[in-house]
Amino acid sequence: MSTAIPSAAGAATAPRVASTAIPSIERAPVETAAGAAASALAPHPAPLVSVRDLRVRYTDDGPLILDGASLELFPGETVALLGSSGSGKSTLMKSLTGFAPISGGSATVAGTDMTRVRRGQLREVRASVGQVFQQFNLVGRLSVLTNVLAGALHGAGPINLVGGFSSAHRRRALALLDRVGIAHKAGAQARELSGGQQQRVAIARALMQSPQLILADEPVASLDPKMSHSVLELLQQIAREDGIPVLVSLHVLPLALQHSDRIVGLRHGQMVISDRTEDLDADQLALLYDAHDEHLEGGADTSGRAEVAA
Ligand SMILES: Nc1ncnc2c1ncn2[C@@H]1O[C@H](COP(=O)(O)OP(=O)(O)OP(=O)(O)O)[C@@H](O)[C@H]1O
Repeated sequence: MSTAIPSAAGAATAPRVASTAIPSIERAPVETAAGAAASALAPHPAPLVSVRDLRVRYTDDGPLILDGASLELFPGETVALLGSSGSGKSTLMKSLTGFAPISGGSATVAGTDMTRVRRGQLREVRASVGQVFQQFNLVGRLSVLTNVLAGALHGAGPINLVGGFSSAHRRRALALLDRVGIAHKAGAQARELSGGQQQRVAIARALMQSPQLILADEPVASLDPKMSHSVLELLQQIAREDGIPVLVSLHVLPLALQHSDRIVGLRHGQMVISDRTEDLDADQLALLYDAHDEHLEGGADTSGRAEVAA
């Protein structure tokens, strides 16, 4: 079993560039002498999210929940966030939207410095981040279409609310439902849908915000394996087609290996893995988990993890 940790904190690897990525004039890394001239001139995407040596504690005298995490998210890539329960995955995501207090280091999201963000800026950041959760967070008694339309309320002022949703909003919401494959359910109550369908509604709602970034916190933890694959495939497709980063926390290693371009791994609040998915092997990923961790055990829920960790 390999004991090498492929890439230490702060050494985030630049991903392959999506065709829709917004180029900047930053200098590309030079990999070979022969390619130096071409690389130096090639456009290189700027990270949408840049986190350096991030430290988070929820209370002044409480423990450090994140202790030196570093991460970059580039346009068009899907990054799987792995780590045991309590390693700080949700906290990292919350720190990107101002829901977890940053006590040290730096975090920039879409150009906003999250360590000194003002209230108005925070609203803008939250409006630009589409969020997807394990429990879908839909309003069950409302129609699927209305749930998607609710995405347009992010960042909307009172004037938008008074007038209700415009026909343009409705057309867009329907187009998004079509994109995620459930336009035929637009009029149904959200609670009538299966888990996989509800998660697609939640993704359409996130897209309604025209997000610059999608954070998906365990989006498939309540879904069966088939639905899990299909939802993660959809998220990866959105990242590529729309040229936005998707950060998705997962507990099942095979899903992460199959549906991400890059994997970052947290262990006890520290970023111990950050590398391209194709460069990682199961032994390296198993280092994220303690020997007694459920990820290394068999059983119905963990068989996939055991398969990878074996
Ligand atoms: N609001 C909070 N106040 C105090 N401690 C918190 C708060 N939220 C999370 N924590 C603590 O921070 C640690 C990391 O929690 P977090 O939810 O980020 O982990 P996680 O890796 O997402 O876990 P899981 O996989 O179980 O969702 C845990 O010890 C948790 O108890």
